[in-house]
Amino acid sequence: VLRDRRPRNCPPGQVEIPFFGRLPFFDEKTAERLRTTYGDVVSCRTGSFRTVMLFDYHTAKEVMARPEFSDRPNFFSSFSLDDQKTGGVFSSNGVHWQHDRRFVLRNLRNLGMGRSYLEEAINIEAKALVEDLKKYGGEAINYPDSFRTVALNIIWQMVASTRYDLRSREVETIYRLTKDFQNNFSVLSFLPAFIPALNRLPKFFKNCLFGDDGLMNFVDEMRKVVNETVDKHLEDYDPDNPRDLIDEYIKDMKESEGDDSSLFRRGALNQIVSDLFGAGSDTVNYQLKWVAYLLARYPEYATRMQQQIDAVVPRDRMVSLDDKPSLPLVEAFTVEMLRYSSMLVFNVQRSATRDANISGYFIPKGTMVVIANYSIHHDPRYWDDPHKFYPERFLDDSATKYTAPKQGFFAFGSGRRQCVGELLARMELFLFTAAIVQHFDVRPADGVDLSQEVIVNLGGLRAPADNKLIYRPRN
Ligand code: HEM
Repeated sequence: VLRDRRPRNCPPGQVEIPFFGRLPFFDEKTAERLRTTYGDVVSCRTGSFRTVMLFDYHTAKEVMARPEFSDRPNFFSSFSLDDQKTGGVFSSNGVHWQHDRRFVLRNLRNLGMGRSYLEEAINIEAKALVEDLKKYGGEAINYPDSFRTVALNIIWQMVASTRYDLRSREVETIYRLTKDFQNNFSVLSFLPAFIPALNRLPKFFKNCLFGDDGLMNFVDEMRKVVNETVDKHLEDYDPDNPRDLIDEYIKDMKESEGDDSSLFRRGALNQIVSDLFGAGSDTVNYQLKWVAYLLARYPEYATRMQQQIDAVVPRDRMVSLDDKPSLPLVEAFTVEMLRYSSMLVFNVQRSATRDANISGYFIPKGTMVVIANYSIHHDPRYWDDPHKFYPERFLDDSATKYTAPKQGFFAFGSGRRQCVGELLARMELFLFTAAIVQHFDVRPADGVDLSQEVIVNLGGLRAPADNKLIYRPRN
């Protein structure tokens, strides 16, 4: 019990039950309560993990930039598809992370991230999305799977040269398993990660208590998809014609054959592919649900965006990135959507690699560091009327120019582990939002009241609850 106590000069926090700590939480309300009671730096503990939560933007920026807070917690690698559990970008650490992150950034850039020629690929998906939504013929529908497939198609073409038809059966298994996992998800699902001893429970109990099977089935299916994709690339590999990120990796792997110190390994490649599949498609999918929800809830913004688009883009042409300066409200709408939705309630966890100090408090090695993104995005110190959806906050006084947020914005994290897909995600959100607005009036179905914002929280991922919306083609 003594060893388990909160160390001296640790940040303040709730009373902790010895050995167990407190149940993990993933919602913004609990975080806000902690901030109100204990201030901008709060500590809490679940099982063997102590967490420090930061609520102040400037402290968060400074801490995320420090090398001693660049690691992810070890439990992230539990589900790694790498047999050595060290490779990949999202969950890896140290030299393996540096190596794989550098590879991914270089290749995403070479494959068009942030460049206008990727726009063509995004607009092919945008057109496919428009056609898919038209097929519903004005029927009221939940958020369609095509939101996910268009996002998946962009990243999957860069990674594996593969594009799925928006109504293809091939992606259905993955989507079904994701939904099964999400339906069985509860706060308890994460307990074994925090209290490793629970992993020793018999499988039957683990499944009943933590819904283990759903997660494992999903991981197994991902492993199958990734293995098949990489195997096929190895079979067809032509060193003179690398087609995508997997081929580029195979090229480096072949060139370093015989070098035992090389970090180009099949296991690491598998994990990189899986990271990009998940981080590159689910994120944009959930943000597109928010776009649709907010368009239906605030049609006045949709109308104003339509006026801006109609003034510069003929209806038979898709909006392009060159149109951006003429469409400041579209950009302001997507950035306000990122802030307002705060899809990730907390930034992805980091871990202290050594004993450290934050704002004068002692932070023991191994402490998880979490940034309260939702709280920062709704903090009146940085935002006027923070709970109001107000895209104008990102327009200049004449409302003719987009102005980027200067502080208080954390949607893509910060520092050495900042999102590698930010440029890509911003391009996608701008072009997909513009495509939906240009072609549809999005409205709630009869009887659906969007003012009661009902949120589904999946382990810290906030999404609007399924709402029947109508995508009515514009004349
Ligand atoms: C709107 C969509 C997206 C949001 C809101 C988002 C947000 C984030 C956040 C908050 C982090 C953690 C950063 C940190 O620790 O400070 C992250 C990491 C990451 N994101 Fe994104 N992301 C999005 C889209 C994408 C896309 C399209 C890709 C695909 C290329 C991607 C790939 C990654 C990867 C690989 C990491 C891990 C980086 C590392 O640990 O070094 N993300 N993202």
